[in-house]
Amino acid sequence: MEFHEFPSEREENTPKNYEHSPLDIIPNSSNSIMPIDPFLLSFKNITYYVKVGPKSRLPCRGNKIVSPEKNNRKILLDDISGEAREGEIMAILGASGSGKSTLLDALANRIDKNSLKGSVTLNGEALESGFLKVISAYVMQDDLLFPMLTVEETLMFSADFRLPRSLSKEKKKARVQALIDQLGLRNAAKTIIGDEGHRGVSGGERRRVSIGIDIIHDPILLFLDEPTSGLDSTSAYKVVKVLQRIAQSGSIVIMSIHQPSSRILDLLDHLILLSHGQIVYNGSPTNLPCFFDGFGHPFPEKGNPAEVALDFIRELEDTPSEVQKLVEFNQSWQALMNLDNDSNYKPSVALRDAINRSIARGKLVTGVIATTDLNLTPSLVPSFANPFWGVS
Ligand SMILES: Nc1ncnc2c1ncn2[C@@H]1O[C@H](COP(=O)(O)OP(=O)(O)OP(=O)(O)O)[C@@H](O)[C@H]1O
Repeated sequence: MEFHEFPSEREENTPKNYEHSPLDIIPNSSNSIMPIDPFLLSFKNITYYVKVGPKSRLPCRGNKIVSPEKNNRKILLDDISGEAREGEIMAILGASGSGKSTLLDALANRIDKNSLKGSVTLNGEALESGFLKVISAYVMQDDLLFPMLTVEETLMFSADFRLPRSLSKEKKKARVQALIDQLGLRNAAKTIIGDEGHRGVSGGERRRVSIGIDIIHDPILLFLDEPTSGLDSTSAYKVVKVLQRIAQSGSIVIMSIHQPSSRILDLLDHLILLSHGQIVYNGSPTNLPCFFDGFGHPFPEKGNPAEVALDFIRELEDTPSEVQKLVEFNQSWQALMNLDNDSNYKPSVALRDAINRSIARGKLVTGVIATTDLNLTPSLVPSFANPFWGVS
């Protein structure tokens, strides 16, 4: 297997059409000018397994015989590492059962810490769970919506219910109007959601309303489980286009997706392809053909590279040892790609300050005036009327 010349990760990771440039400079409290670090979510060696009964035992994984000690457990995520950046959409792809939702849950801190190994950090700092919930949102495949409310009323209800009590009605209204534009729902703002008996918004619009409800606070980290499932290709494209806009407003967007169309693939910045809980590709969509060419499986000139890759992985899955070769090839490829990367990433400011700066740029509707003196952990959390994570 040969390696080819790949564009450098740093080059390919430069966000396009960035609304808030990572090199933006804003004054700090002492009026000096400091550069802003873009947010970087890093995950290292994420491993997750569940105990299974004797009938579900896996006799072997790849070309390795499972040790007796491993015999009564099923590994759902196996040593997963990677990075997701502000301004970008990272998509997790793979066949059904490959571990997409499990990885999303692991990154969003929705899996019991005791059964999960590895680390997840934002700008190099571990995330305390209450804090993560304030700065993030998790969008499920479908939310329950009130059929007789209009799009605008639905989002206003979410603003009243979820934004801080200290935020004035005018500011909540302004947030809803900005969100309607961001979601591309201006023409549907006065239309009811609807149900079987009442004609309402389209499926794609409904999905964007669902996303809007969860991002009313303008989160820095956004996780979405299959946001395009069940939508026609145009509606799915519009949803991902909205996600691109959200990313470019200063968020990290991470989503699972089954089979992105070519148009959607063009909107994605970073792909993680999974097979049986292992990473078989981690990089940009544009490098897919080059990567598989290096592995000895040249892509046809035409066709959707994501589809070609997923079909090929599905074929390999008939012979687990072949999947293992691809996993190892990806590891070597990663090592090669990361040669010129700064593996010891050290942000210039603490995470708390980076978040305060993000608030100053208009992110995170907190109900408090953004200053560099914000004490986020104790004061921000209880300021939300009804925290997104519910009562624990
Ligand atoms: N508690 C559990 N015990 C045993 N196996 C589990 C458990 N939870 C998940 N799994 C298995 O883990 C694997 C990964 O599941 P996951 O839902 O992450 O896959 P997915 O790629 O998101 O699939 P889909 O595209 O169908 O939603 C599946 O084989 C699933 O059956």
